[in-house]
Amino acid sequence: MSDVITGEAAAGSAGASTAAAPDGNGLGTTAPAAQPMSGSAGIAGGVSAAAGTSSAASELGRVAAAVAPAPEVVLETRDVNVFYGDNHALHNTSLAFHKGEITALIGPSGCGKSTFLRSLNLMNREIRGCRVEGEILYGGRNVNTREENLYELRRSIGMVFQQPNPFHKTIYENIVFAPKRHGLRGKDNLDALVEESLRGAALWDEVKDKLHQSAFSLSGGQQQRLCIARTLAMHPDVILFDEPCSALDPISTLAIEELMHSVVRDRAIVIVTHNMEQASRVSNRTAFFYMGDMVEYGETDQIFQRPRDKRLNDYLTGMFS
Ligand SMILES: Nc1ncnc2c1ncn2[C@@H]1O[C@H](COP(=O)(O)OP(=O)(O)OP(=O)(O)O)[C@@H](O)[C@H]1O
Repeated sequence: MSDVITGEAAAGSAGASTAAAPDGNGLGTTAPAAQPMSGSAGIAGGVSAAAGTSSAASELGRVAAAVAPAPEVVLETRDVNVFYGDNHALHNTSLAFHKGEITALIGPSGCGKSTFLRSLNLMNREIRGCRVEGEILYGGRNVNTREENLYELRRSIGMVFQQPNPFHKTIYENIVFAPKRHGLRGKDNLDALVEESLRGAALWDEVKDKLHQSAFSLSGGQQQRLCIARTLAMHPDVILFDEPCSALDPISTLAIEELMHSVVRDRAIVIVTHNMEQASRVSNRTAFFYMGDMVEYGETDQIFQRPRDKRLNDYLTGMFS
């Protein structure tokens, strides 16, 4: 479910989306399931566990790991509920997203993954009859208020959609469109941003000689990387990916996954995917949704290798899809 946002709905989304389109680990290894705000509890546990080890070196190593600073929380939700009219689609969801980490949202169709993802940059606001309750903390500040400047927010929390959606413009213009609207001027600055963004999206070498051709002259996978470059041009702190590879072939899919790893260092990434192999390949942490509930959350290895909840286990073993 990802095609509900069109036109101005995505305005300003870090330039990622239709952006007012002119046309057209380190922690929580012992954290229990459903305890999304992992952090100091895991650290305390690690230190006390280290006290009983015999080898001084390994003890030191454990203590060092245990006291390593927790990754910075960039974005966090507290008790988020989403309603479409009378349909209470998402229940009391609290999750934290960390700098330098990719979090995968998985679960059967209709369980609320995209609904939750869209709430993170208030994209659900664009859906008539949709109501989002609870706190969405960006940089520690609740942005789920009527006063929030959506245009600015979506510059910091960008979104990449299932279908590549470049503007009907040149490759170059796709990158600079939103930054220009945000005031960036000067050919040198714009040229530098185009190169930096396309390099960031691993597309520069393929398009550097045809920057002024239509974005639609690119393949589907290239278009998706262009959309990612467009997002990167706004230097977002968070990028939301809604099934970004479902329309792509396996090679383009791998290219996008590599790209995510290369750009996550300075930001948090959240990805909705139906592809369990992709989720286990690409993410540090995974949250499993079922019928509007966030049922289990943990490090991706634990979720896939040692699921605790029976519904998650059944889902992973193909009992339902
Ligand atoms: N635009 C909308 N208007 C009304 N109801 C919606 C809308 N989008 C989603 N819903 C409802 O919210 C619930 C969760 O849907 P959502 O698309 O978030 O699930 P999902 O897990 O992302 O599904 P899928 O994997 O099929 O994309 C469903 O009951 C769905 O019908």
